[in-house]
Amino acid sequence: MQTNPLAVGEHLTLTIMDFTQKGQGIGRVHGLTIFVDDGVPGDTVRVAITAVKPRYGVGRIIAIETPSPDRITPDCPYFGECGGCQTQQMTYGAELRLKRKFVVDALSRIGGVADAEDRVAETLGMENPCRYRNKAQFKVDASGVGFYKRQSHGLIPIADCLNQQVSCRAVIAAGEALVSEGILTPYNEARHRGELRGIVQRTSTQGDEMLTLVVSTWDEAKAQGIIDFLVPRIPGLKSLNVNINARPGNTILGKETRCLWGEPRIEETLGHLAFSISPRSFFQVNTQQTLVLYQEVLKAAALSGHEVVYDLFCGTGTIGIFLAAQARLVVGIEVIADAVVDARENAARNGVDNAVFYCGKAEALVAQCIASEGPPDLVVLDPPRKGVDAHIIELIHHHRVPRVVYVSCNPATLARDVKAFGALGYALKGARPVDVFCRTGHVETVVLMSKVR
Ligand SMILES: C[S@@+](CC[C@H](N)C(=O)[O-])C[C@H]1O[C@@H](n2cnc3c(N)ncnc32)[C@H](O)[C@@H]1O
Repeated sequence: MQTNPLAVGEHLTLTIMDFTQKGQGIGRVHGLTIFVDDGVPGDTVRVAITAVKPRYGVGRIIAIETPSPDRITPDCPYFGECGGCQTQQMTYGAELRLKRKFVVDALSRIGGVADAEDRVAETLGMENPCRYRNKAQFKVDASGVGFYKRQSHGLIPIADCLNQQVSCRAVIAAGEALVSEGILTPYNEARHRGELRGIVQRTSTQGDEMLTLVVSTWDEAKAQGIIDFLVPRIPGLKSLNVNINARPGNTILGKETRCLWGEPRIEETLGHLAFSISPRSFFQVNTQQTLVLYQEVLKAAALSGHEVVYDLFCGTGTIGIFLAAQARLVVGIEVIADAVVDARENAARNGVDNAVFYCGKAEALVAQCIASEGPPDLVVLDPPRKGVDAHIIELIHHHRVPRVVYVSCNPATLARDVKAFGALGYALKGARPVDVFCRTGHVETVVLMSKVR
């Protein structure tokens, strides 16, 4: 094993050459990699070594000797302590270039794609990457309302978040007042005591607000007091809910949700389509960029109107419904039963009568669906971060599906799966990164693969 010559507490100067999705700059000293929180490629920084591992070290910036031309002062006063953002210290242009690089690097190193540099297009970003989220998930404890700190379950109380809508300020203030005025007791995660543990806010493009108070125990006698307290404080409130999550740990929502006041759902629009959203529905958090993402899917799909399209991991059916007007049939598969109910309702609401949705694991259901609905001409895959089960890739190959559009939120598993498709005769035609989670290290990518042998 290599001996690491670094020592904790040592100070040294290095140049940041690269950046990780977790928000760490990467430099090299004595042939060893040093990860530096908030380093920007092009910076020369003085760091204090905070951890030494056999193959790498971790450093904290103590002085920026020469700032990168891409370095900026973060707009957010909580940046550095809050765990939400990773890229506020660099220009948005640099962030978009890095996101493309994450995809190129993963496809070439993990996916073995020799011409990845030529295949990956520029990242499609926002004109103004600010206040883009339609959903906020605030934590609550005795210190206030906020988010987890970096690499910690400690809470950083905030008054505003630049990724959220301006209306989050009223929600944070109201949440704090609920606790300070003794209406609900604040939750203590370590001791699993107290009532109010979180607030989930959803804001539609039209400005309708849905609030869900997440409580560890629920006292129905408090319902009217909470309604009277919150309704006048939240402009645009259309839906007030309580979700009961009695389980210890940091999972946000529990299984039981009740509507306390207003409607149980709000409506969101995506281009020409309308979607009804309940407190537990999955809906992409950046409505504007989701439209950009889906337009890229539509472009890659290049449908003629005659195709059978499988939308695997379909969530509430949004991609399939978006494509349906240009397909003969859409078959959606999703594991969460509530999402499948939403998908069916969403299709009906938008007058889409050529889409069917099945509930179950895609890897278990897809063969059965092919038997009943016919083989796909195009498969759209939009899996969770862990990527696609090998069995699904085998089945797609077995049925010689001509084209696959893969939407990924994780370049590493995308690259692994592109390699598996490649081994079965699928060629990567192109990849388009889309910035849906601005100011974070996350990137969505739309990839088109075609069967070539
Ligand atoms: C990244 S989301 C995509 C949702 C949807 N396509 C959209 O754009 O809103 C992944 C979805 O896959 C679902 N899922 C996870 N594992 C699954 C599996 N084995 N089979 C089917 N669906 C699954 C999740 O519940 C989630 O809705």
